[in-house]
Amino acid sequence: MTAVAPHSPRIGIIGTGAIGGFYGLMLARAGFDVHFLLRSEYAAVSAHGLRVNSKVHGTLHLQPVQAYARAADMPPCDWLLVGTKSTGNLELAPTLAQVAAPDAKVVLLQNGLDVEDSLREHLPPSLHLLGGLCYIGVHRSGPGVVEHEALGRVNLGYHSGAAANDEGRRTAIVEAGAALFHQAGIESQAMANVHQARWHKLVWNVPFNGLSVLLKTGTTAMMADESSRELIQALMAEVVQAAHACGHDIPASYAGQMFAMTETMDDYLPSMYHDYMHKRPLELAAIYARPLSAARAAGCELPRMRALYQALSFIDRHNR
Ligand SMILES: NC(=O)C1=CN([C@@H]2O[C@H](COP(=O)(O)OP(=O)(O)OC[C@H]3O[C@@H](n4cnc5c(N)ncnc54)[C@H](OP(=O)(O)O)[C@@H]3O)[C@@H](O)[C@H]2O)C=CC1
Ligand SMILES: CC(C)(CO)C(=O)C(=O)O
Repeated sequence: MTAVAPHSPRIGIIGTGAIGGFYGLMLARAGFDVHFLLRSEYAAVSAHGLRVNSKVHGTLHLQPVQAYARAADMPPCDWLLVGTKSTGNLELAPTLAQVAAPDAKVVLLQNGLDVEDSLREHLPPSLHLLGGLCYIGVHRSGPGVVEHEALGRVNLGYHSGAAANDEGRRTAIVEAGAALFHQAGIESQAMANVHQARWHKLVWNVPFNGLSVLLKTGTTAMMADESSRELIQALMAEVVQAAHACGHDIPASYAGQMFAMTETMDDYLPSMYHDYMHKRPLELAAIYARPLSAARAAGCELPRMRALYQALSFIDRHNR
């Protein structure tokens, strides 16, 4: 592990699950001063550290971990990487405000449309809020243990805050964020429009996250069956149509690229499948309800996606 440079920004991981644990461990190994907020796994991680079993990087272990059970005990952090589920965003603002250093940047490493919006109104206006889109396959296999299946890229875009009207400053902040990830050996690109980027990511998450729960299977079985292939393609086409209706240009070839990419992937169970299996709330508002209502407001109905959402809502309500 590299020594912490004197001018190095301090990083706080808010929610150390699969995403928070993976990126936090990679940043700590690269020499950054990383502080981890945990909930149910605090005792295990304090005692045994964090482990990532990666099909890309091998077995990685971070011990000791600067772990906290309470935000009030954390030092002020310059970057706050949020790895909680979007289902808890409404309650998260006080925690973020408590841990943020002056001029802090908060990055929501979450899936879904406009997950930043419900947080924004409860955060101090000066705080910079960024969206972080993670193209990665990770899940927790035990307390403090993360399985990394594939990929790793994080794309960043400025959402709101003190630099909202200063393009140069916005760009500098997003590029500084991407540079942190680069230093940890992780691909990262700055995105000019975070709303558009979130629509892009939904092209994959809308079909695969929900269908993994409904069909109780991973990508390989879904891609091997004619009827699920057809349904996946139809759902992808609906997301592209909705994005266009909402004013975001997704190239006609994009859905085909996502479909082809999935054919080359090893079998993969999306995070919604793991949530279902562990009886955790599903991220239905961010991945389904919000895009559906944005599309409807733009005059666009998405019948397959609405049916999938209705079925998932039933499953979610009966799963706890
Ligand atoms: N997993 C993946 O491959 C990908 C996930 N994403 C997105 O990333 C986000 C995170 O997903 P993922 O890492 O899989 O989820 P996990 O369930 O693995 O991690 C969430 C973590 O946040 C913790 N947490 C929640 N609320 C609090 C709180 N108030 N204080 C402290 N800790 C808290 C949870 O603790 P506890 O154990 O107590 O519940 C858990 O450790 C989601 O939006 C997901 O859609 C995006 C791309 C890929
Ligand atoms: C599909 C994948 C693995 C890559 O785009 C992903 O990012 C997700 O599960 O949300």
